[in-house]
Amino acid sequence: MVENIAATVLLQHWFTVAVSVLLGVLIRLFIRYLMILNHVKALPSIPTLFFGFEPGLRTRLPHIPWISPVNRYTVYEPWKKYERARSDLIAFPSFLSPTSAPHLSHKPLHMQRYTGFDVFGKTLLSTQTGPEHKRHWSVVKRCFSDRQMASVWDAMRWSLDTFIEEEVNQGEDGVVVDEESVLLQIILPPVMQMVPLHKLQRFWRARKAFLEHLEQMYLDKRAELRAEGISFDVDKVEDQASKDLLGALVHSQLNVEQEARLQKGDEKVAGLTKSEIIGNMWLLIFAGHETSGHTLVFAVAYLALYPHWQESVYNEIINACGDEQPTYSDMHKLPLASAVCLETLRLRDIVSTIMKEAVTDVVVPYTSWDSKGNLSPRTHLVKKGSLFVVDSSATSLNPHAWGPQSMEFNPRRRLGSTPPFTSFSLGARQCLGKRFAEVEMTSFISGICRNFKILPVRAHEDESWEEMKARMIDSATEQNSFQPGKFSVRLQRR
Ligand code: HEM
Repeated sequence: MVENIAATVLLQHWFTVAVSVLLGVLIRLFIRYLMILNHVKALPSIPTLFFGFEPGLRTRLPHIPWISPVNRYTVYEPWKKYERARSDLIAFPSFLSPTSAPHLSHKPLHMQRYTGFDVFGKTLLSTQTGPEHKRHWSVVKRCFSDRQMASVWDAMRWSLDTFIEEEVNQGEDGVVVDEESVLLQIILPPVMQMVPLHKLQRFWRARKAFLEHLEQMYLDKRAELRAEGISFDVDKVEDQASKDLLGALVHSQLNVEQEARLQKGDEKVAGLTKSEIIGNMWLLIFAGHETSGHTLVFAVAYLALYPHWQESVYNEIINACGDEQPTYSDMHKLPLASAVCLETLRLRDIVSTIMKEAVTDVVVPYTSWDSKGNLSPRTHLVKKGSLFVVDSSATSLNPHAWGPQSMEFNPRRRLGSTPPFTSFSLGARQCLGKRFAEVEMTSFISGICRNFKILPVRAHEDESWEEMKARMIDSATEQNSFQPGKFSVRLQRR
């Protein structure tokens, strides 16, 4: 009865309630903004409005330059704002140095960029650094053992060959239209099912179908491991070789008794629950797919625009492998092919920003400079509990670390010693799939350069090289991650 009355009153005054909630949210954001302003006042940095809004909502909204200039800054000219501010605070490579990284290892987990990954179950990415992260990490890292890397190379090579057969040979004159189009983007929170819009309901159905598919993959793999007589006793898991990424995850399934102990907070329990396994399956598919895929699209664009680097990579392959196709065992002889991928990532950072929370007070170094370019080394005290963004896109372009030619595509710079590289993050929470990404990307680049010349396709006859570069490289947008624009290339068999 009381509930009924409350519900009726709420219904009658829904407009007042909605406006009050909205006002409350706006006031909270405003207070937060004032606090951020207060925190950074005296510092030569640019405070952004709505800190919490930044990594979550902004990337999903249309970019309107006169309201939110952030897209222009992060995507087109990541270094520009630091140049203007004459300070590289949050874009200084040593920010995540071995001395400061341990203190900056916590994650602001309330952010949508982390919680958004938990649609199918808890994932490694969204665990807080500490025992829970350690439990997930020790299972997921088994997916990346060295012996699996040869199959990663071969799988990528198979993918490339199939792609050439299906797309290029059937296409007109070797033209690959719209390099990027096949990437999946179905990450949306469950709340979308409530929205009565046809398009969003399709997203919900896709998510549901995908979950069913993941569950079936999980069950099939479990049955396969059982048929092979593999034990599911988590204490023996270390002794048994994992067959593949999925096998390594499924193998770590806890039994009922262990899961009950885990639920009661027993930190000694190793292994993952079924929902965590499915969550991490999704994480590996997403984290491993879009990141490397988009980097390769940019790498193809750079190679098409700078043919002399293609020739250098080709010569490296011929010197290392002769008439044979490059294999995983040749990878160490192909440093330039790997460097093409890393240099691409430096210039077109895919994750772009890394969110951190200080575990304790920590002093971080940075540099400021005057109008004549005279540098002053500085430090900034990050207070315990502060949230902040490491601007990875700008960090990798910082001329004070990477030299005056930091904006140029020059893979050879990656062959010497370089400043700390933040594109895979650094420290305890750095990318677990880094080696995986390097292997699959080098397999692709060496495979394609060995067999083809990559030629740019002009949009119209009079298009200049600069216009082409702007279209292929600078037309990227910020979506779930940094996403290349649409362009075509012609593959000419060598
Ligand atoms: C070019 C390719 C890639 C880039 C640039 C990249 C970048 C990153 C970055 C910056 C993080 C830290 C995110 C944060 O703390 O907010 C991360 C975490 C992670 N990445 Fe990658 N990644 C790539 C490829 C991959 C691949 C291929 C996999 C797996 C197949 C993978 C699996 C992971 C996992 C599991 C984490 C979470 C690690 C943890 O929280 O302890 N990544 N990656």
